[in-house]
Amino acid sequence: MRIQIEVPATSANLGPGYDSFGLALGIFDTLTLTIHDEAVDPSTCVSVTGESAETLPTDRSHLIMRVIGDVLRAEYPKTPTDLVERLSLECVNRIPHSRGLGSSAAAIVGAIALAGEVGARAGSERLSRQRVLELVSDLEGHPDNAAPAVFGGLTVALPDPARSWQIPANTVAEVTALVPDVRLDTHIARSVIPASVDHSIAAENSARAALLVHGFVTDASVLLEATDERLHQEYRRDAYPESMALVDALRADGLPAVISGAGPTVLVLAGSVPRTLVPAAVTLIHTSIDLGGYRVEQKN
Ligand SMILES: Nc1ncnc2c1ncn2[C@@H]1O[C@H](COP(=O)(O)OP(=O)(O)O)[C@@H](O)[C@H]1O
Ligand SMILES: N[C@@H](CCOP(=O)(O)O)C(=O)O
Repeated sequence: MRIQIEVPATSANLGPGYDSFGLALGIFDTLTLTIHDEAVDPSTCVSVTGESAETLPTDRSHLIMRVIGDVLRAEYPKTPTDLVERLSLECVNRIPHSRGLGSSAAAIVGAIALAGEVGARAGSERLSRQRVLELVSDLEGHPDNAAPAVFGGLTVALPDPARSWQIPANTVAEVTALVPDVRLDTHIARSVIPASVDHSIAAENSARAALLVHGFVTDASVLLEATDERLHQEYRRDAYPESMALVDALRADGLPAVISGAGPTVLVLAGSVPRTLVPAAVTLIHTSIDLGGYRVEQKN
């Protein structure tokens, strides 16, 4: 039996929505899980094409395989013990890694959703999308990338317990991701965020977060002002100086540009960006907002 899942890339924060806002993008990883009748070779049970194909493991230490096993054991304790040994996984990776486009959240969302499908086909209840969100944010610690990968669209999320709400992105259909050729580990980017900020910064950020919602729902003309934030990007400037220079240049040109997630990708809330403002080593990806979150397809 084969189960295929597509999971979207996501852009978290969107300026003032640090650890809470997220947007699902039209860039998808495809994961195909096969349940065999016999045990498969554990050293080659995963195949990867695309992003990081040369470096990711092909055995059960692969992130997605690991999470599938953990979720099956925790959520479906009656699963036959040999089932994990009979699984193989094909990954087609299109989401860039460690660029601020939610690749790790997508991988974990995909793994949990696949485990839910395996459980459902074995006669148990399928994991609800809400349960998938809770499990991902237990693993990631913040649900901002997980919520749009699970539900699609523009989301605002709260942790403990993880909950999220979809906000209609009426005014923005297309966005542009400017992806540098350097990577930044999310854990490193989080380590430079201070433990506390001045009250005036927090108050201004609340206003801009509310304005961002107004910008997406009703009036795109406020998006430039709404995305002018001081809660996280400035603290991380030294971690992604070229990206901040690009954000500054695009904003000076009137475009609502932010750092995507923990960076270093820059997200512009517009379908086109003048190539002359963008360094040659940066890849431009024009994409739409994904509205559905992960999607499951059963093969034979
Ligand atoms: N599809 C995937 N399969 C396996 N591991 C993945 C996958 N996507 C991401 N990862 C792991 O997560 C790391 C990137 O996570 P992170 O630094 O949080 O960046 P991102 O912003 O892309 O989520 C990768 O280096 C890899 O170890
Ligand atoms: N709110 C988080 C978002 C991390 O997103 P990622 O796509 O870079 O993993 C943060 O800013 O640290």
